[in-house]
Amino acid sequence: MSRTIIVSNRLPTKIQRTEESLTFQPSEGGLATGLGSIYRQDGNVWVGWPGLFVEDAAEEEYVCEQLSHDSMVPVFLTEAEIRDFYEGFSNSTLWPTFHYFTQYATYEQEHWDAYVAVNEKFCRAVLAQAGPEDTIWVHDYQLLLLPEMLRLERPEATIGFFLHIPFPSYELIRVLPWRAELLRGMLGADLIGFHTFGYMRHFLSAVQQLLGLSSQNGQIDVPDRMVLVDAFPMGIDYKRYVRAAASEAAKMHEANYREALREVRVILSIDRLDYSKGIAQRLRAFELLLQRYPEWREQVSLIMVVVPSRDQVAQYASLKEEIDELVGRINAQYRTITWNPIHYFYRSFPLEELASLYRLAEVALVTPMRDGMNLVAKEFVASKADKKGVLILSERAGAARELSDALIINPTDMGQLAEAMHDALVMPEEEQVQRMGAMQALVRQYNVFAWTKLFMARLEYSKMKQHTMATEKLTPATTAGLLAEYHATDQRLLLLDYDGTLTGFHANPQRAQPDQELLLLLRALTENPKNRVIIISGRDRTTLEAWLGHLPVDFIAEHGVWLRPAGEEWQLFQTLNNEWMREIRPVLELYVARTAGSFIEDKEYSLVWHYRRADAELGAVRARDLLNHLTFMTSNSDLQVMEGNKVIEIKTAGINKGTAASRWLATYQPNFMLAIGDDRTDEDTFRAMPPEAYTIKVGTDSRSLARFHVASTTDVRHLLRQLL
Ligand SMILES: O=P(O)(O)OC[C@H]1O[C@H](O[C@H]2O[C@H](CO)[C@@H](O)[C@H](O)[C@H]2O)[C@H](O)[C@@H](O)[C@@H]1O
Ligand SMILES: O=c1ccn([C@@H]2O[C@H](COP(=O)(O)OP(=O)(O)O)[C@@H](O)[C@H]2O)c(=O)[nH]1
Ligand SMILES: [Mg+2]
Repeated sequence: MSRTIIVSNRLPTKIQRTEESLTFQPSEGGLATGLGSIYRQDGNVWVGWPGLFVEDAAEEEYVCEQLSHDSMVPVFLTEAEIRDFYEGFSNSTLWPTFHYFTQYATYEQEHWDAYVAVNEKFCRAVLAQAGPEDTIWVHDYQLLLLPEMLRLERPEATIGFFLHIPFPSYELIRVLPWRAELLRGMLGADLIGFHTFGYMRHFLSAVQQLLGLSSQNGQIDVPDRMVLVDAFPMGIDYKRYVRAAASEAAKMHEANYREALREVRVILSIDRLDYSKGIAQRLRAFELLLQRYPEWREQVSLIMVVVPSRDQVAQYASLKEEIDELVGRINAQYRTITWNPIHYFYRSFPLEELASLYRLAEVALVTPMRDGMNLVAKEFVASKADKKGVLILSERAGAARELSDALIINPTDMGQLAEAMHDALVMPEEEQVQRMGAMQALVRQYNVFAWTKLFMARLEYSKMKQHTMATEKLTPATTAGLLAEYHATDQRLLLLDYDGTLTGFHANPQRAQPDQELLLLLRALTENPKNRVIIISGRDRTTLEAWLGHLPVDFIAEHGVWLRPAGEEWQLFQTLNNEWMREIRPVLELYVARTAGSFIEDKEYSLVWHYRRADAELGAVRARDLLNHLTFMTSNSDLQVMEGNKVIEIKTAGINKGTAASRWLATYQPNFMLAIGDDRTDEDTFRAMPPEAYTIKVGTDSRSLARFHVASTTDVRHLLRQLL
């Protein structure tokens, strides 16, 4: 049976050493709490670090044994690895960069080396667990290199990757010294998931700009595979939080706290101690609330749970001091004998106590500067059985994309935050219920089980898609079958692309005229009255006509814009305009000026920027820039921007080789169909063909919607000669 191997830096269980024994406790942090509910199903296992430095082989064995009862496999890390890989590269380079705190980021070669080595260690641990049928699901920024490492060992494996933190703008990624390696590492997966569409968009843009790989519908073609990229907002185990909040234990704790707090109203905040969480700013905003609205003094308290985290990293240690000081100062300034403005806890709480705090609080303050998702926000929503309570949520938490009924704030705007707290405290119950109800419906439906199911379904789809893109080599046996059908039929349609299919490429496209051999071949094919030969090309009609117009072939020119059945006049596929060229042409001219050797090809209804003759590297860089530029310019228009072989083409959307080919299929109703082509635009033709058609992709990259592939134009000509 196939299982899922979950891999993350931290296991959902954290082992701690006390004087006499080892204690096993649940880990904090969204990844562990979120996935903790699902991994035990179906013989799955979770591979990760147990948070403990083992002392000897006997202890190691004991830990393995204990964890195995709960389907976990530990990866033991040394103190040096934790320093350089975990506190170093993961949490002093990647974490600050991905959370837009580049000023905190360090770039140390030793940290990078450790990061590579630990990813390799994880790779070995996973390979020891995973059978060929198993699905491997890698999690988070500590393991960005792992998908590619696994892919090299197991080219056929099913590998998913999910990033739990934000993926920042290209402008931040480009600052990282090892950026290309990191992106390539991720691209080893078959599916790459993010919490939000925004993160996904940033990733696609970084891959485009740093690796030169473009995407279509979230699909990236890497040299031997297709990788799917998508957004999957993570959910929580909804029922678990409903149950915890309804438990007797939670009610009892709540009653105790309430007694101690008397009538005071409660605002709650819960996070790991992290500069990305905006904890200091939140304290200052609470202070501002007390200044602006003195009537809340002695009426409202902030209960603030801060869970110790990564305290060996300098920035975390200094933040701890800042928070201690701020709390001390605000409490000293405002407290009375009977009232404490801030109840500050620096430790973690078990689930039932968290649940009682969620019950107790009227307002939850979730105000990170940046947060991949933030599950605390969702847990608060799930815990409010009576739907009373208000969530204040930062616009920069992934959760804000979904929880739009929260009071959404900008966490750096202290005034807005103080006002939001005030608004929350005076919000009519009816409005609270209405907002909370809407959010609950969403959190209930898109829970962590739905999230896993969706991710797995997309991963399966990605694999399926890769298989449909796998073509068979055209062997002598299949050729024999093709020839037999050819001879048995009398209404044959041969759709032949020109460049890259019938003729090779030239630095100057006007030099790719047909040679004598090709002209004779096409002539011979058209002499058979059972054949209809269509040249289906992206070229302009004038060139095609000049080169091949004397033959009785049909033409589809400019990727379907112009059509000419043999012996007839040219006709437009549909009425078109080319007004848009006035705006787009200057953009192309700018790129010609900046890229020596590139030039513009003018067609009647499309414009093409060619860079085959430019310096290869410069050409690739400019092409990426131009593509971005044009994509931006053509949004909200009916233009499409297409990438071909060293060309970028702009034309009206909805017309392509496929729509034109369909017209021929409908008109001639052939009983034998052959379509041959070499680039992306020919995929439209292949897609339009019925399954029985012979579709052949030309070139070294064999991935295509076509059924078969051949290596070169020589093979194409050889095949066509066999038809004679
Ligand atoms: O393992 P630690 O270094 O102790 O850190 C705890 C975890 O923090 C991060 O959690 C993230 O995942 C959540 C769920 O997807 C998301 O809601 C939150 O916004 C993220 O910050 C981190 O990504 C994990 O790898 C850590 O284990
Ligand atoms: O004392 C605590 C405080 C928090 N949490 C959990 O830690 C997770 C924090 O996840 P979140 O996504 O909010 O942020 P992260 O820490 O992952 O960045 C939530 O599930 C909390 O319930 C916990 O187990 N014990
Ligand atoms: Mg071609």
